[in-house]
Amino acid sequence: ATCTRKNRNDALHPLWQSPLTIPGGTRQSPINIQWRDSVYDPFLKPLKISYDPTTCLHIWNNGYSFLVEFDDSTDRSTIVGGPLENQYRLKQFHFHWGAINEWGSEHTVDSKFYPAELHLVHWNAVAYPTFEEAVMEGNGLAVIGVFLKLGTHHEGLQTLVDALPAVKHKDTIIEFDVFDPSCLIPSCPDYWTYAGSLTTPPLTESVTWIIKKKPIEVDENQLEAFRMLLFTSDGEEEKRMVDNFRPLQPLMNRTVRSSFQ
Ligand SMILES: Cc1cc(C)[n+](CCc2c[nH]cn2)c(C)c1
Ligand SMILES: [Zn+2]
Repeated sequence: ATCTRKNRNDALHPLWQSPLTIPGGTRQSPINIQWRDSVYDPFLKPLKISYDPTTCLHIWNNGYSFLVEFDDSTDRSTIVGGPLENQYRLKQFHFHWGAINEWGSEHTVDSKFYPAELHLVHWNAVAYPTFEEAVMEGNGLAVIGVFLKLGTHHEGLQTLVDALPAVKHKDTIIEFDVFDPSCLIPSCPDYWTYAGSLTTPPLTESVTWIIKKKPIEVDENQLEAFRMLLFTSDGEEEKRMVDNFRPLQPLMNRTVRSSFQ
């Protein structure tokens, strides 16, 4: 039988020494998106994405993923519309992926895993003065999730992949000063949305999730490039950075809405 996530000791997974669900958590992430249970909401607006590629700052390996961080001191890179009441500022994006192509995404669709998932993290700079404060508020963050599937080479992703050897070890950082992450977002406007949480500590229930229905295609070499990163610092015993995703969490009293019929 194919090894699925639930057969692995997720609870013992090195990344998850912290509790897998927070006490009293009623809107934890990730979840399985059951397509037929999602509810079309005609009042959902199209998501408006306006990124300025010159707000890109650096790439760094923080020991659980590699993050591309942006200058969020002004409203130069923002999203608005969709399920959102306010405009949200882009702070960073990162990925989650598996050791093999059978799993790696955080969310699943009809219990299907993708080999990787992109998260573009935005914060509500209209309502809150800092990202750190927004992280603690129910409407503080908006994360766009994009599934990666194995297929053709992705030109836009390659510029990122080419930089990864320079951030192989935990706590390494390189300047990365022009990149437009909208090249990683499918042009199809369809998405699901639900109220959830961060999927790593502090696991705060502050995220409006916007999960794109269509995946982007990347090739095997590009996925392998993610897997050659390390959780460990230079000089430590090497641990490959793989399986950096959280196990699925209970849906509880939530409805997943779709922007499409
Ligand atoms: C303060 C803070 C800490 C962390 C690990 N994150 C990332 C958590 C995360 C990654 N993917 C989904 N949630 C955020 C967004 C904010
Ligand atoms: Zn993430």
